[in-house]
This record gives sequence, C-alpha cells and structure tokens, in this order.
Amino acid sequence: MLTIAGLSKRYAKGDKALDDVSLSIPAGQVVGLIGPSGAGKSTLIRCMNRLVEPTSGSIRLGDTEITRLGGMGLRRARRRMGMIFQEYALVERLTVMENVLSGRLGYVGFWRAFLRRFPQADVDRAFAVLDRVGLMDHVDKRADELSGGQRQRVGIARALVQEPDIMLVDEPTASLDPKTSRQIMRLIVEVCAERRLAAIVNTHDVALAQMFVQRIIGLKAGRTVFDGPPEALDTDVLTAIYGEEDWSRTIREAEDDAVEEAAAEDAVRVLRVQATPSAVARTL
Ligand SMILES: Nc1ncnc2c1ncn2[C@@H]1O[C@H](COP(=O)(O)OP(=O)(O)OP(=O)(O)O)[C@@H](O)[C@H]1O
Repeated sequence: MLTIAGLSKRYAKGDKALDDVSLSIPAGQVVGLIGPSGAGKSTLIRCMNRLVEPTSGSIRLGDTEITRLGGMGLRRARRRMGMIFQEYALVERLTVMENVLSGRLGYVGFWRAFLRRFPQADVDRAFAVLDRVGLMDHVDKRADELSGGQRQRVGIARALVQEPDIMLVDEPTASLDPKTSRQIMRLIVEVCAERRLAAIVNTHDVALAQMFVQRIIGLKAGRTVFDGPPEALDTDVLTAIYGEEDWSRTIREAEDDAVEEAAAEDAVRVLRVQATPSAVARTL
C-alpha cells in the first residue's frame, strides 16, 4: 500500500509543482496519472523515489516513511520501486539479459556487480521475467538490436526482476506506435495484477489509460482534480482537466483501433486453429 498525504513541491525557481496532493493506492491497483503538460505528473513520480525532494508532506510505502530516509535506508526503499521510463533507459551495448540483471544491482555487492557475477538465483529470476514478457528468443541480443516495443519489454523485465512492491511508470508508450502501445500497456497491467503490485502510470494518452487501468487520477496545476474509475471520466471532466477539445472523437478513434486489432487477432487465431492437423482431419 502506498499512501501520500499533503504532498507539496515548490522548485527553487518557479511555482508550486505539487500542491497538497493526497492519495493511497492498494496492492494490485494500477492507477493512470493524467493531466496537461506541467501539471506535476513527473514531479509526483519523482518525489516517490526522492529523485525530487518534496517540500512538505508524507509518502509511506507499507510501514516506511520515504521522506525521512537517507543513505542505506533510501537505497533499500528504492529497491522496492520498479521504474519504467519513456526512453527505456537501457544500456545499448549490453545484452537483454545484462540489462535485466542490472535490476538486481541494488541487491548484489559492488564487486559482484562490477565483475558481472550475479548469483544463479538472480539469473533464474531474470529468465523467468524474460519469459513472462515474451523475450526468451532475444536474451543474448544487444539492446540496440531491438525494436521499441521489445526495448520497453526489457524495461518492464528489469523493473520486475527487482521484485518491487510498486511500479512507477513514466510515459511508457510515448515513443511507441498505437498498437505496440496497447500491447505494452496491457502487459504492464497484467504483470501488476499477477504480482499484486501497486502502480502509477504517468501518461498523456487518456484513451489508452481509460482502456486499461482501474483508476484514473487527474492532476491540474499540481492539484488532484479527478480521482475515480475510467468510466467516470466523461467529456466534462476531461474538459475541466485539459480544456476544450473534441474528446469524444479522440476516444472513439482509439476504441475503433482496438476493436479492429482484436478482430484481426481473432482472425489469426481462427486461421491457426484451422491449420492444425487435427482441424484439417476434422474437415476431411
Ligand atoms: N527542475 C525543475 N526546476 C524548476 N521547475 C520545474 C522543474 N521540473 C519541473 N518544473 C516545473 O514544475 C511544474 C510541473 O512539471 P512536471 O514536469 O512535473 O509536469 P508534467 O505534468 O510531468 O509535465 P509533462 O507532461 O510536460 O512532462 C512545471 O511548471 C515545470 O515547469
């Protein structure tokens, strides 16, 4: 469980980026964080792992008050937070496996990490998560040989191998095409549900968030202006968060895309079934 209470952030030069934000997220819940540019979404995510220092307020992960930690305590707490980034943040010249194992760096000693001698249990964990994200055929490829969607799968695997309690996800699909975006979003939601992970997904893609997450939080000028289920996010609320835009069209287009994609996947499935020997025998 993540509990944020009265969180505010004022940067040295500038307005308040976060203004008295309070929310709590139970284990297993995936929350979409939406809002216009400058609303404070990245600041909120960065305050949670203290890449940005909050000005006031409390952030509790389980029983741990994150805002009071320093040194070793903070490093331990960060191990419990899996980060997924827009630009993947992979080491391009390292292999998929090495990138995923880097998610265990918070657990192994300096020399082991330096010599890249990870315990067998970590290698086993890495294989398990690579299998889950569908990259078993790419384990030894270098990161720079992968497509955008594959890179983000490595990013997800690297976060999962940490065995975190929460996932902090910053614009995971901003560099991907619409179809790959849906696959990646679906994967994030599924793995969080399987492992009972709380997650915050910062996204500009309202339609994608509505399609996949259980709860949406809307930020505007550092304040929470919406917190509810995706179906309650109607055009009035969207206009209140973002201003005037033809929301019905944006959302309808995304839904049409998803329906077309599902129909195409169904067609492929039917063709595969028809092509199996038993199906061929049945038709004779
Ligand atoms: N390092 C910084 N120093 C000063 N002001 C900052 C800094 N980082 C962010 N801000 C300001 O804080 C506010 C919130 O920014 P933040 O990046 O959190 O918004 P965001 O919702 O993530 O925006 P975007 O969707 O464009 O990434 C903005 O007004 C921004 O200019």
